[in-house]
Amino acid sequence: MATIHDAVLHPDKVELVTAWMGGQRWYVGAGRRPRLTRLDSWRLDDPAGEVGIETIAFLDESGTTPVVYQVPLTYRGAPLEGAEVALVGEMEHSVLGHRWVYDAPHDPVYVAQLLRLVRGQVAAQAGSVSDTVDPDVVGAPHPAWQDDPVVATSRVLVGEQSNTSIIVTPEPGTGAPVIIKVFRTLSPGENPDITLQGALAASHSPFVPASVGHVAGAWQRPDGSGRDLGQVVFAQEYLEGATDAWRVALRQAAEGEDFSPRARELGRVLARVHEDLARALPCVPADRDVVEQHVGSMRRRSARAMSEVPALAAHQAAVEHVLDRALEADWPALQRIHGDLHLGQVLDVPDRGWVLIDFEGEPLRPLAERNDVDSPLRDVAGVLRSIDYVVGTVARTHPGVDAGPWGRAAQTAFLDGYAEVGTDPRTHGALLTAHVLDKALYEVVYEAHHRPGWLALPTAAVEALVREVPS
Ligand SMILES: Nc1ncnc2c1ncn2[C@@H]1O[C@H](COP(=O)(O)OP(=O)(O)O)[C@@H](O)[C@H]1O
Ligand SMILES: O=P(O)(O)O[C@H]1O[C@H](CO)[C@@H](O[C@H]2O[C@H](CO)[C@@H](O)[C@H](O)[C@H]2O)[C@H](O)[C@H]1O
Repeated sequence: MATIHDAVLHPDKVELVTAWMGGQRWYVGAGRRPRLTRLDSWRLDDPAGEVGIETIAFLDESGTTPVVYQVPLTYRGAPLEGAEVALVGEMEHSVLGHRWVYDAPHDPVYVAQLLRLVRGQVAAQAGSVSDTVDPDVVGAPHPAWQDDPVVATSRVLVGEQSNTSIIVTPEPGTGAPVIIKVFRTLSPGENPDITLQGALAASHSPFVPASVGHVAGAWQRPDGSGRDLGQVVFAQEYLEGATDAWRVALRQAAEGEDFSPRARELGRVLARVHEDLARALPCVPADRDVVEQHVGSMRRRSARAMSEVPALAAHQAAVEHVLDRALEADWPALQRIHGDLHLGQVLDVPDRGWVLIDFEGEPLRPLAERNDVDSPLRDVAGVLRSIDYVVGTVARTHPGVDAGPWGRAAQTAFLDGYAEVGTDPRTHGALLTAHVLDKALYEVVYEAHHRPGWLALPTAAVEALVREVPS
């Protein structure tokens, strides 16, 4: 049972986390000093009674939009060997003495208890009251996952991640490896990654990792009007030995190896995933109101791209023309989709083929939009754009290699594969073009914010697309 001491801490937790958080990969305001308020917290018990485990929700008001972060910490009475990189800081606790505070995903005691929480084997405790269950923080095991893994070893995934993922190797006989994603920024409501992958896993789709379970969490609203409810942790099957399609395609493009068979296979996989999602989750017929709403949102995105990258304004009329054509086109029914599909979200798994991950939707879109139905052509456009990114990247890394023909063959094969299973996206030509353009405009904004060095790539695509559109 979690015993909470009435203690004085020096430095306190806000001071400690403020000094550390700005340097984390997942911190949205890179380069800024966070301005934090503690909103809420919950705890897990260490069965050995030695390590304090607390997950704190902090509000950061240092930027124009306030952001809520999830920060799981462990408190220890001695340093954790080998976890030096994960040390958040040290503090004096007026009752317990000197404490070493760690970024909890690196602490095996947190990982073991978190996985038990996901599987519904332990309860979460209130953050500020001793021996009291927090009724709003609940583990939700996925019904299709049979095992209760016991952690043998765990490690934190390193890389360009917006969340923190922990890879768990279970004790022999307790199931397959698992990857636990701890969401770093919290939003109230459903997380599309959990809903969509969970729905596909429930129908035993081989094209997504199986779901192990998730944690539903809660945190006080900044205005004090009660708690927001959301999903804070997602655990799924870890696919060992996987590489991603982006790396596969880059290598093949640079070496002039034909990617068409793999692109065709990806087209088939995407069409199957769309079919399964349409069966499992709601669909909406694309009537006039729905179409106007979607084209309206494309217009807003294009206005944003033009205001952020003024050089694009020269193409405003041509972009408008593409969107006008989309308004008059015949739209397929809307349904749940991946939402941010690119080759980096496609894993190449030994003996299994392509598997899609990260159904969270585009990070720049509000959660409500990402939880809504959309056109399956958005995912098709995502892959077409990603193949174009491969071509553009090879042009930079391998001067003299023209991967253009490689890219066009891969795009055609991908569409052919999709058409083998679903409706040929080319029968919705004007609409497909509008979605490809919409994606390229999104990329312009994304790159301007995150990777200015890549900006020329989607900008050139916007220019090429509007040039090709019939008047
Ligand atoms: N189920 C999985 N099996 C194997 N590797 C995975 C799995 N899920 C994610 N990964 C790896 O973790 C990386 C980040 O995952 P992702 O879901 O995109 O996280 P984020 O939302 O933080 O960007 C992926 O690019 C992939 O390399
Ligand atoms: O993977 P995320 O969900 O964080 O997606 C964001 O970042 C992607 C870059 O990592 C970005 O994708 C863009 O770059 C890719 C190459 O790195 C390329 O394959 C994609 O086609 C291109 O859109 C994605 O748009 C963004 O949401």
